[in-house]
Amino acid sequence: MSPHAADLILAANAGSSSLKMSLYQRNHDAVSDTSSGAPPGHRSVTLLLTSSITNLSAPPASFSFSFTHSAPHKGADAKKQHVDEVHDHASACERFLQYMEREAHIDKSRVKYVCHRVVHGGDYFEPVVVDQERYHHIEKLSDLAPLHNGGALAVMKACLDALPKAASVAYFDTSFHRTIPAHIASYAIDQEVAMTRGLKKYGFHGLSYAYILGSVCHHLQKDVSRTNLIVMHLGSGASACAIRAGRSVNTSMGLTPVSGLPGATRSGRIDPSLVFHYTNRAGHMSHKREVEAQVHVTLAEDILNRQAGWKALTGTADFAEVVEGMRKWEETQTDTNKQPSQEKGLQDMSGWKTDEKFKMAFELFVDRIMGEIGTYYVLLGGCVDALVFSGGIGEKSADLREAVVEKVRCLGFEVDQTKNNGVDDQEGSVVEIWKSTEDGKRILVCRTDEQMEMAKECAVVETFWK
Ligand SMILES: Nc1ncnc2c1ncn2[C@@H]1O[C@H](COP(=O)(O)OP(=O)(O)O)[C@@H](O)[C@H]1O
Ligand SMILES: CC(=O)OP(=O)(O)O
Ligand SMILES: [Mg+2]
Repeated sequence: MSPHAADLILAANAGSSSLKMSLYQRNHDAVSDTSSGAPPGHRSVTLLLTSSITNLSAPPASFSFSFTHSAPHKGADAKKQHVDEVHDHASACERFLQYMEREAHIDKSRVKYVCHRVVHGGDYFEPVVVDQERYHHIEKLSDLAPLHNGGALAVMKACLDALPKAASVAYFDTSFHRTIPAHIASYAIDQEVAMTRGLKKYGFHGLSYAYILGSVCHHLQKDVSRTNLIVMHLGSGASACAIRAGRSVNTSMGLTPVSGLPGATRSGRIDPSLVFHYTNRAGHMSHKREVEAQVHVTLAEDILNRQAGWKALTGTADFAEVVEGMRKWEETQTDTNKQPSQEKGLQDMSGWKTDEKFKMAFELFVDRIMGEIGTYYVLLGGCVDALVFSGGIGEKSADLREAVVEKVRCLGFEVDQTKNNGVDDQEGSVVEIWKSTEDGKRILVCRTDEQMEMAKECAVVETFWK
């Protein structure tokens, strides 16, 4: 018998290219942060361990773990190591649990709840304790999130095996977007078919947007219900979201996470006819990877989810390498504002210097992000408290942020190069990189934390802890 009560919450975030896991202790006096004046989560849980296993989408991958006993944003005491035995979400989860017991000496029987980020929840809006029926509901939705739900289910299984006494709770990315008005969430198709088959815009990255909203409101010292934001979550999967009065009113992903902005291996929004011209086998089932054993996708979906994005444009799924290649290309140019020309591209892409492809991929991403910001700025009637950058790329790439802000200067935003380049030196979940002297609107970087978003919610459900 453990000397401690079961007081720990493990939170698992199965992204398309990563598995992030964090372990928290529930605070005895856990309270919701809504009116506490503290940053999100700080009143309800204390972080014990965190890990990030990256590059899962780019095999052969080099996996790295970082464990920290303090805030996840400070790399100082993070241990990085390459682990060959990790090859998918399930083995990444097993490695974390091994670390927790053998190296961090934390008794696994102390884990009472495992919170799982589930990207597609369909018509489930509230978090659910996973039983067989709910497990199958999530499984059925896997075809609508082919890079995600399967990974989350694999992690759920691994946790059920290793921690049989802990209950699994599913938190859905789609929940945050339930407030999107019908005329925005609907596609212009037969509505009977749409209703029967659930064909509408669901939107994703909702746990991240919920965390960002809480953090930014705390930073601005402004009530959620009076806050309007344009948020970009730019990672292996990238999306943008318009938030009016604390509620999602539009987002760029759709029925599945393939729509909207392009990503590491995803096409983003395309002309829906394109894929039938790309291959005449578009409707055939894809039987490519083992992970798809329970995920049934067509070749078309496989092409648009796995064979597109930066990976297809440049050969790497790592946006840091895209930025590096783009910089090298710029160094060889006398006019740095020069864009790779379409004429040249249409003539012969294979003749392009490699670095020119990186520049094109970078500019393509910036162009699509600019489109979302423009749309949302108008949707919000120009009443925007802040433009927020987040996700692996949004948090780490000063070049990307600068390029995007330059494109939306006409909306009154500006780049402060010193602040933009100094983000990594600043602590905290929100870093301000510009503030308008005219109307006070800001540009912020928010280090999102989907695990914290789930754990803090879990900690304050009274019935869970009786
Ligand atoms: N310094 C950097 N500059 C640009 N992109 C970066 C940098 N560091 C990480 N990234 C990119 O962030 C992405 C991962 O984002 P993240 O949000 O952590 O992943 P996921 O989408 O799997 O949750 C990867 O494409 C990675 O290349
Ligand atoms: C929804 C989505 O694309 O998530 P991620 O960026 O974590 O892959
Ligand atoms: Mg993610």
